[in-house]
Amino acid sequence: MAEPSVKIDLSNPTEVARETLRRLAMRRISPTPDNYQTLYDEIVGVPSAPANKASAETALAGLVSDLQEHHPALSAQVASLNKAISKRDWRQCSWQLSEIAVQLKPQPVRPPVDSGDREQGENLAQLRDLLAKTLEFGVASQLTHNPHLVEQTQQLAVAVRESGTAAALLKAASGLKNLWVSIELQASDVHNQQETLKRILLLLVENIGELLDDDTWLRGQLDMVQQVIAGPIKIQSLQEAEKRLKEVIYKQGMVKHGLREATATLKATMTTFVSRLSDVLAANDEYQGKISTHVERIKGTEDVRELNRILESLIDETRSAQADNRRAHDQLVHERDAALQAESRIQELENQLAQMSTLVREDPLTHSLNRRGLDDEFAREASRADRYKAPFCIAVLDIDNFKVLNDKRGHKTGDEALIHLVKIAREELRLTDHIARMGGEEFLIILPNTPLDEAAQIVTRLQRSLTKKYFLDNNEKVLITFSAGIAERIAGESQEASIGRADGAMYEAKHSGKNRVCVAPAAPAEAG
Ligand SMILES: Nc1nc2c(ncn2[C@@H]2O[C@H](COP(=O)(O)OP(=O)(O)OP(=O)(O)O)[C@@H](O)[C@H]2O)c(=O)[nH]1
Repeated sequence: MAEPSVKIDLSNPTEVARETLRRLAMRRISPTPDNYQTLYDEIVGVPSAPANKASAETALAGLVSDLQEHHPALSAQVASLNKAISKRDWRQCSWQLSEIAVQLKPQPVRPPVDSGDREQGENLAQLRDLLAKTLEFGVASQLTHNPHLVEQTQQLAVAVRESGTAAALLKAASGLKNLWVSIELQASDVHNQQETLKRILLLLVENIGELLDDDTWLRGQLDMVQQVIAGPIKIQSLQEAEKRLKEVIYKQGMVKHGLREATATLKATMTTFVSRLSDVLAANDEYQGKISTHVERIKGTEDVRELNRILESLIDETRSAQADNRRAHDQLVHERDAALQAESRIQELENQLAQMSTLVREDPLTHSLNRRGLDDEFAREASRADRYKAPFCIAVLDIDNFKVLNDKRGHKTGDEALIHLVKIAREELRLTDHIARMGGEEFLIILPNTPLDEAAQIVTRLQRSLTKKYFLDNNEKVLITFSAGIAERIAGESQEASIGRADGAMYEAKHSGKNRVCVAPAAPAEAG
């Protein structure tokens, strides 16, 4: 019997299935899966079922041999699969395949199990813990000024600690990278802020310095702050500056207190002095008044007895005025002495204040000026010399063979030799000259109001003096010599240029045999 042809939509599996069942019934074929498959294939027009089945079985057999070769661990499951294929038990076959698929799926990273791997796993866990702690206690504590970064760091620490799988660890690593970028950005921000603050502070200090014309004691402190903030800021130099400033400020505080007291005493004394003076004058006025009255009385009487009485009263009043005057005079002398005493105390305290300012301008070893002190004095003397058109010289001194002395007798003796040189120089030079240590065994002398030839004589005299006033090292006489270069500052010439010329002359003295004084030729003044 011919089958009635039915039009079906081959793309619709339900219609194909219904048609398959209809044909099974029409042809009276037993509805086994194989028969169903054969008819189904026939309707949709795919190659004949046996060939198709054979190629699927071949493919499955290929899969089995692949699994046997590459996955010996799955041998039991593969054997079951093979058995199901040969029995054509497709249900069992499908179940075994899904089992094998699960086994083949990539497994999450778990702590390794054998002893070497276990040790490695423990190390990894320790490292993770260490990293998390570094983030929590090391990094976060450095970022307290930025709460957002602190939170980011703490979250990252938690993520690191909990990163049990490779994927979680990778995620934490990328978080770490982001954190570093944020920290770096913020560090450059902080650096910019610091630089700006430093510039503002420098301006402030400079400005205050300008306002303080004569307060040398405060200027000394400002100079120190300026020097510290001008260079790269190091914690040691900050601490050193802080320590020295505190010391100076403390001492100045004490002296200033004394100064205030002495000034108050002087004021009180002056007030008493003035009031005593006016008392004396008033008493004198009174006396004058009385005299005038007596004079009038003398003029108006011819009576000798009356005249006698007037004279006696005049003598009495003169005596009492004299006594008053003497008392007043004594009191005035007393007040004047007290005022003088207070004034000299003030002078003394002011000197102490000025000395303290030199503490921050002094070389601590030799107590000569340091670089800062030199700069101050040079500027002062240069402007004075320019104002008064006065000659002004500088001498650069460098001790000869100082290294030999150091090497032979030790650094401490070397230090004492430096102190000795400054001591002798102070004895030889005028009070108005200044000696500064430029560093190491090099010194500079400022000779105000001195022409070049006279400066050369003074320095030569100092050389001679050193040959007489020996330096004693353990009672052994040691001769210290130096080479010197002298330059006369040209009006308007900068400190650097003048010192440069003196330095050049000093090198000439060294190269021409040491222990001598050379004079720098004058150079044209610098523009500006
Ligand atoms: N004791 C002591 N030595 C210092 C100080 N500062 C620098 N020196 C030493 O001074 C020596 C200077 O040596 P050089 O520059 O070769 O000079 P020099 O030995 O005097 O040689 P000439 O200048 O050619 O005579 C070095 O050994 C420094 O270590 C200091 O404050 N105290």
